[in-house]
Amino acid sequence: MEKLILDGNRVADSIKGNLIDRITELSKKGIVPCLATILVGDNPSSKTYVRMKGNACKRLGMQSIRIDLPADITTDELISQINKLNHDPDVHGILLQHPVPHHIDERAAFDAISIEKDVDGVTTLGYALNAFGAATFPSCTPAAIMAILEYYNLQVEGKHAVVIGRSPILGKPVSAMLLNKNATVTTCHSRTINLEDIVRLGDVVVAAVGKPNFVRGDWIKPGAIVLDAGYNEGNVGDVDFNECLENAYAITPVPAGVGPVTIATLLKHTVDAAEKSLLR
Ligand SMILES: NC(=O)C1=CN([C@@H]2O[C@H](COP(=O)(O)OP(=O)(O)OC[C@H]3O[C@@H](n4cnc5c(N)ncnc54)[C@H](OP(=O)(O)O)[C@@H]3O)[C@@H](O)[C@H]2O)C=CC1
Ligand SMILES: Nc1nc(=O)c2c([nH]1)NC[C@@H]1CN(c3ccc(C(=O)N[C@@H](CCC(=O)O)C(=O)O)cc3)C=[N+]21
Repeated sequence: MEKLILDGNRVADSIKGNLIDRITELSKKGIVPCLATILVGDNPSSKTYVRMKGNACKRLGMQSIRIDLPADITTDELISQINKLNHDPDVHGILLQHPVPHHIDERAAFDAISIEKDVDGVTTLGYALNAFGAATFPSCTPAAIMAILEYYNLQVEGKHAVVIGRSPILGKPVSAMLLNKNATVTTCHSRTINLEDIVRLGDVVVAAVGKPNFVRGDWIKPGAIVLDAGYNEGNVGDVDFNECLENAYAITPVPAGVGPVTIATLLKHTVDAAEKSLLR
């Protein structure tokens, strides 16, 4: 059977290509879509992601503001920074880079982001709306996974989707989105018993674990679609690509899989937010 290596850069280019005219139209009205990214502390890989997001904005003629905060900032201080951005009419989207240092209440900080500017889909309200299939801005990585499926016309209806991971910005929302597309969804996590046997039932497998090469080749049902959201030290995914390629029908690589589509989705949401700001 012909194999499909799902090319995230192609999907990302098609999403970004659709933004160019919209950004030009906005600029005629004096608006430059602007994403503010907040980084707490100086985790080197977080710095890299934040830089990539800023560069991606620049390339499309969008604005980005980067806010670097010291690792010892309090939750209240972080929230007051977020509030400033909530009230800044020139900022259309706010991204608080996850994870934040342990002493900070990440949920409270996420929830301080106003729903209109929650382009990363991290607030409790955004999550709930997404679960009902009614979110303006679903979380970017889950939305990216769905965009890849859509771009390649891969149907999930009626299929068994196995998601590994249940984090609030990745595993749980992607499970909800697959369910909303009429997949039968099993969500696995660190307490799951017989994880491998469950993955073997998956017609669609989403890996969102945060462990390099966690998913092994003999866990993959022949003909399955494998989506690797993992992004670990040294550009390594959560799926052992070479092993899983054997049984999979379609599979995303790392790099050039889910990652670039996540960034393109974030930019799209920021442009959406800028357009919506005109209507208020
Ligand atoms: N490409 C992209 O745009 C993005 C990539 N990522 C990447 O995706 C991965 C996951 O990220 P994120 O969801 O934020 O990570 P978290 O650490 O928040 O969540 C990891 C999840 O995996 C589960 N898990 C951990 N170990 C095991 C195990 N041995 N067996 C089964 N389940 C396990 C955890 O279970 P439990 O809940 O029980 O602890 C948890 O639900 C990372 O590699 C991250 O870098 C993340 C965001 C965006
Ligand atoms: N609030 C929040 N939202 C996030 O979306 C979020 C986050 N926190 N914390 C960290 C993770 C990680 N993440 C990535 C995004 C793009 C690539 C990406 O584009 N990767 C390129 C590689 C680029 C390179 O390294 O050269 C690729 O896979 O091809 C990777 C990882 C978003 N995250």
